[in-house]
Amino acid sequence: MVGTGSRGVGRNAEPETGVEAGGCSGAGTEGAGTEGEGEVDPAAEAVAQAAAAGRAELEAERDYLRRGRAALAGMRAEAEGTQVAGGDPVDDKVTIEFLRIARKRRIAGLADGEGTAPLFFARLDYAPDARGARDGRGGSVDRGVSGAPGASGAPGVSGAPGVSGAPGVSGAPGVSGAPGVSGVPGADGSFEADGSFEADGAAGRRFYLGRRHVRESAGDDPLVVDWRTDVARPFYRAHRGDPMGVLRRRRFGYDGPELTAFEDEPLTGSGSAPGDATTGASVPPGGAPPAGGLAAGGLAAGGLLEREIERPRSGPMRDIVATIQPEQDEIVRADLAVSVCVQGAPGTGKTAVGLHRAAYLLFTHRERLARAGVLVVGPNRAFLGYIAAVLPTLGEFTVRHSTLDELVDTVAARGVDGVEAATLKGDARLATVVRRALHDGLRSPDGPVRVVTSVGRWTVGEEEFAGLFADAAAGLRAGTIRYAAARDRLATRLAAAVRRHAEAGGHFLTDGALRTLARGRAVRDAVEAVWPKVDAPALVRRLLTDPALLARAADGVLDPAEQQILLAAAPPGGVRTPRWSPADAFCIDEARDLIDGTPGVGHLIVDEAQDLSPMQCRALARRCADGSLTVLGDLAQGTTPWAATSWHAQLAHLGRPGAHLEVLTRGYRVPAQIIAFAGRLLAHISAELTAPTSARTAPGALVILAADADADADADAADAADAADADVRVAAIVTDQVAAALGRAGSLAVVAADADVAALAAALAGAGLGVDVLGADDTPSRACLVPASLAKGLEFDHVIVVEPASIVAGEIHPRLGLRRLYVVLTRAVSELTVVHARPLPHELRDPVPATAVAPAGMDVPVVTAG
Ligand SMILES: Nc1ncnc2c1ncn2[C@@H]1O[C@H](COP(=O)(O)OP(=O)(O)OP(=O)(O)O)[C@@H](O)[C@H]1O
Repeated sequence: MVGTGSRGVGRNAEPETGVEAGGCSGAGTEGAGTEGEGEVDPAAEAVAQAAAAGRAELEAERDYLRRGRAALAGMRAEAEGTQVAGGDPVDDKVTIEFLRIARKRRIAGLADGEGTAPLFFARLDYAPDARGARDGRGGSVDRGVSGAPGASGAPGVSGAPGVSGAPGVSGAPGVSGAPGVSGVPGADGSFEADGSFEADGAAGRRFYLGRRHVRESAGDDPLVVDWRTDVARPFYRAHRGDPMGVLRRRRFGYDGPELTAFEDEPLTGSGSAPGDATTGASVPPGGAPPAGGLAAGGLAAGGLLEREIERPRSGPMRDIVATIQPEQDEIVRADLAVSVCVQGAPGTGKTAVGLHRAAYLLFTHRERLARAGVLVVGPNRAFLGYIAAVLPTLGEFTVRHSTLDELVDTVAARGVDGVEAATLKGDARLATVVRRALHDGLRSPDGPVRVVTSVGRWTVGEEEFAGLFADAAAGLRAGTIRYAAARDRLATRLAAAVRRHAEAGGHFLTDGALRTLARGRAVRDAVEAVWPKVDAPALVRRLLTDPALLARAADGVLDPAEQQILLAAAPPGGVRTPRWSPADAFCIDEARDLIDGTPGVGHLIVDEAQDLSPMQCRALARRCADGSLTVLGDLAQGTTPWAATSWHAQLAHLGRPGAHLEVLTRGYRVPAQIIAFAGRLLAHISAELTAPTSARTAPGALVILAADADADADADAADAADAADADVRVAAIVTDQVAAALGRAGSLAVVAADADVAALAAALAGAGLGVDVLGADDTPSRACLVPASLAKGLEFDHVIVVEPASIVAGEIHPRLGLRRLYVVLTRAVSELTVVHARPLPHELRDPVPATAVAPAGMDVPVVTAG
């Protein structure tokens, strides 16, 4: 359901209790919703009492926070006090270095995120009679665990910072009458040694949830439990239909390091939970309801989700542990063995979900993944810089982040291909061509092999050698052995054949002698003649420059015209220094894998996966051959010429045709007003997709400024002087808008067609405005000028989009241009201003009923400036 114009407060289906610093919500409080009114005591005295009780409870929570912080400081001091005892400085060098890094990370993981990452963000009060929670997910991502706390295979915490033993939450702040205080019958559950939780033991207990476990002394119950433990699961999943054994869910609000509010959501009964100090709707800090509202309802009750999303950004992405939504949690907690593909509209949290999934998997399978590794792959360094802080904030420092090109960066790719050649080189058929080119170098033996040893001369006949060769070649063709390994094995088998002949003559060769023989000149030469050593770049270069080899390798796979395209796109430069293109690098990677194999990771998360070519997909697939994948993307945001049009095909290229597909359409970043506007493009770029909705409305979030009252005139018909004049007017408006936005809190991006960036940068610099031009290797700063080609995956509080028509025209195909525009228009969290002199693309001007998602009556304001 999409709401229209309602306030966020009091719009949730369940009545809540909320308290903020200096006050308490309740009946009669401004902003209270109507739904809870029937249960609210109207008497002023009762309200006053409730307020006092709420304040007292808030104070108790603050005490608990202070205690937690002190405990964390103690854990940090303990970690800092640990030392590494070495023995032999040479023998132990690697171990000592490893332990030092681990110690450093442990200390970093215990940093107090005061002001940015509160010690705890929620509290769960389990019902005294909780008998293990049913998992209310009802979804279809197979986790391999029951979902109930304490289920076999439930996550453990071994290796989690500072967890040494067994928790339980005695010593929770004293809220008289509140459930979960020690002494409540049934509160005898405990964490297992591995950190898993006995479901039934949660009964009657209270848990504070944070980014890591916090305990006072080794062996103590934790004051705060990690959000990834099973006992925390109901925080994200429970609802009235399935409270999962939880009586009440409490969320905390912070203003910097200060705990300023809490909101209670009873999950059982018809009203507030026992022990609630007050009843009524929540009130956000500051007392006033937010400007917008929760448009479609949400787990995070009251305004906390909204406030969290709208909290001004300084640049980097933040974690979302405090507000992960049920549909997101489904994916985050999917079992390690499950490969998941998430098709998600802009701002639905795909990237956030992928990163939290990495943290969750590391927590639940720490030992295994510490060995195998977790890899996050993103489109460029700017994007990786933007997301870099999320996992460390969650206490995870070991996840490698890489761009796709860096992964295959064994040759410097400095060349460029035309679109046609790049598309062809990225085609999956190239894998067949490369493989055939490699096999093309094999030659059946055409004579015997003669070997001289210290105990005599021996001959392996042609037929015997051919048999060994045929065996090796069959293994290669079947894909059971790599080219280089098969070559080594052939040499070993040839040497073994020599030994057999020697033994038949009464001589014996030791294993060492056998190895020497396999490396000896005679065997090496014989093997080289039939199974030549191959270097991957040299093979690909020959393939692209030798028409005869290409014709043999591509016979029946590529037609002659396609072969010509490849020959014309051979890397320029000398034999030793060819100028490889990025697409060449993936062909080389393919060849390298056939020759030597590719080391893989335990779990791979790939973002913006819709943009990958089949050859790029294959490069990723071989990096997690024995692991699992989380594939994130949006077909509507595909901007490469080879962008995927179906996940089915893309997943097959990624080696996971059976991956589970999850579709997210509920957006968090972009307010409904903006997503409705951008959504007009959807029918023209990916009509098969469901139109996105938004969790938030923000009246006034979208403003369109036409630089010319005559903006609808055909700009192409205008003479050059007029066009230049229009550019000047646009730049002037952008400059004004930037100056105004810089005065407001939060991050800012001016996004323009790549070709327009230089001129705009000059205009902004001329006006003395401090805006950085974002480069592909830069991390976005608080205020930057972003080329449209780099906007993907990023977000800013305020976005100024300049000249949509130019952004569309900047791509090689109108559909790709519209997709680029769709990406650009969906980067704003709070405000989007579109500035144009050229006519807006007609796809954007014409509302498309089939995809328009604007709540009824919502108009796009068009303001004429200048
Ligand atoms: N549950 C949530 N709680 C708070 N913020 C959230 C939540 N889910 C998503 N967000 C926020 O919404 C924004 C968009 O998230 P994210 O970048 O992960 O979306 P996306 O689907 O990858 O978007 P795009 O495809 O446009 O790049 C981020 O600021 C993220 O922190």
